[in-house]
Amino acid sequence: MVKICGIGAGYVGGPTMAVIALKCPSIEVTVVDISHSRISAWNSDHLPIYEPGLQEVVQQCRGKNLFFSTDVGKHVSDADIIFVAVNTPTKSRGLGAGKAADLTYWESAARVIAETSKSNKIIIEKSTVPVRTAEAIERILTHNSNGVSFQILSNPEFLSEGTAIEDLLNPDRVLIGGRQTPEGQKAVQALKSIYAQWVPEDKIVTTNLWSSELSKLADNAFLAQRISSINAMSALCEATGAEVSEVSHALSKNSKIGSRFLNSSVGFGGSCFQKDILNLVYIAESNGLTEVANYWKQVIQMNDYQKDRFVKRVVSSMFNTISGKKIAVLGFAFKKDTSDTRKTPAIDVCKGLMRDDASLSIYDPKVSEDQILRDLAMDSVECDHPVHLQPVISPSTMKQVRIVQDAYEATKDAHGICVLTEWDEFKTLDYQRIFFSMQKPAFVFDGRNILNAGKLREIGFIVYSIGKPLDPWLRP
Ligand SMILES: NC(=O)c1ccc[n+]([C@@H]2O[C@H](COP(=O)([O-])OP(=O)(O)OC[C@H]3O[C@@H](n4cnc5c(N)ncnc54)[C@H](O)[C@@H]3O)[C@@H](O)[C@H]2O)c1
Ligand SMILES: O=c1ccn([C@@H]2O[C@H](COP(=O)(O)OP(=O)(O)O[C@H]3O[C@H](CO)[C@@H](O)[C@H](O)[C@H]3O)[C@@H](O)[C@H]2O)c(=O)[nH]1
Repeated sequence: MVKICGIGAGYVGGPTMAVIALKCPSIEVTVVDISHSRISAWNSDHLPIYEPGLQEVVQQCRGKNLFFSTDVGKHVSDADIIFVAVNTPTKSRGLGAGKAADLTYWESAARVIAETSKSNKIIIEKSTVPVRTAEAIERILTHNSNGVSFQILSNPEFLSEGTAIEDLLNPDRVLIGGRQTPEGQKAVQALKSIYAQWVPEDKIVTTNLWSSELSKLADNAFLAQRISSINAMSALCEATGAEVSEVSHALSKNSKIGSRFLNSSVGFGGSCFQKDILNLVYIAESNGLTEVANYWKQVIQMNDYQKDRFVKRVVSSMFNTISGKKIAVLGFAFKKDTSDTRKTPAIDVCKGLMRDDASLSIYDPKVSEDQILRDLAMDSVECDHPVHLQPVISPSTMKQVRIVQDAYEATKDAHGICVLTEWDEFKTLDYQRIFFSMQKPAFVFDGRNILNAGKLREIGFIVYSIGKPLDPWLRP
């Protein structure tokens, strides 16, 4: 029986390995992690991440051909194929701090592989890594190999959170990069034959190692660039009376542009976009390509501008002071259908409101109180590291923040509402009831353009929707 070991039981490693186990019953898949709490959650009824459809897949395979363990060395040693899906956060210190990828976790995984391996193995980069990481990993492995041979492949992951299982079951494409040697190509074929169990062959794209590594960074940079482009338009819309959703719609009808990733928002979040663009910027700078680096930096600067603009709009609308005012924050996750809060725009918006001394009442249907408080207390780099290595935060340090259990409690007596995640349930709340329970004038700041602004205005709210014509009240 072929044995696969997945190192890293996170948002990528967990779902990816579970789907391989589901689709390849003759392969034994074990997912290992250094975090004991994560592994015990994977072995329980309360999985460590929320992802539609994941629970069902795990329940179907766990204990049959899918296992979760903290015994990294044993399962690495037993495996024929090893997927590495560990964190690759932005470096917080030293050379390249704030931009370059921190490969500490990758390197420690590589060292365990080198130390424990007694048979030849295929090592697969699932994490998103800088171009030519495979070369560095190869060096660590071959210098410590005890005669064992390793083939390194790049197989970046393109799933989106919230639709991870659907994306894994029906991917647009699977990308595999390998060495152009007979051994490299043999390894590419071995991995291809696993995906071919459920992915049509014409969707499996093979390239050289460096193209595959760079394509993943390019993919995220292009997607984020579309969001920053439409967000730039949203500011122009507010200034001119155009409507950003109408502009998006018009653009989407151009088949050369297409319809996806054109929703204007309070800003993009998630663990990947910012980190991967910074990584790209660093690689460009390291290669002396200043203009290329500056071009991609702009995508992040526009995203920061969008969040900042939103906070300024809230403060300026409410008579230039939100000091002591209760503001309801609806949604904290970086997008709907996930409990993930990494780099969520809600963190920057909430911190911005707190700097102006607002009192926040936050509700999110899937994010825990502990997570929100930690996010608001941590600096932005710490939250990209494994959970058990993050600082412990005492809830009492966050006097300005209350986490509540529903939207009605959050909005009671509030002066304003900020919608920061597009959860479906926010569309169908009883806004008449909410209006009655709020201070007047009652404001709504829709950072996701999900609410019917016309209906809210009829009720009596003063409404700001990103990229839409401004209420007379909000005009300078
Ligand atoms: N989250 C996404 O949607 C997504 C999508 C595509 C690619 N990626 C990339 O995949 C990688 C993993 O991302 P993630 O979101 O799954 O991160 P994550 O933090 O959810 O999971 C990573 C896991 O690796 C574990 N780990 C770290 N070092 C280890 C080691 N040496 N041995 C064993 N376990 C170790 C951590 O404890 C953690 O549980 C990153 O490079 C990311 O950029 C993420
Ligand atoms: O039109 C849009 C689309 C998305 N977003 C925001 O952009 C962020 C990222 O969304 P999305 O891309 O759907 O989620 P991720 O799970 O971060 O997925 C991205 O990052 C992954 C990690 O690398 C890649 O695998 C995926 O292909 C890539 O889409 C979220 O805050 C969204 O709210 C917008 O503001 N407007």
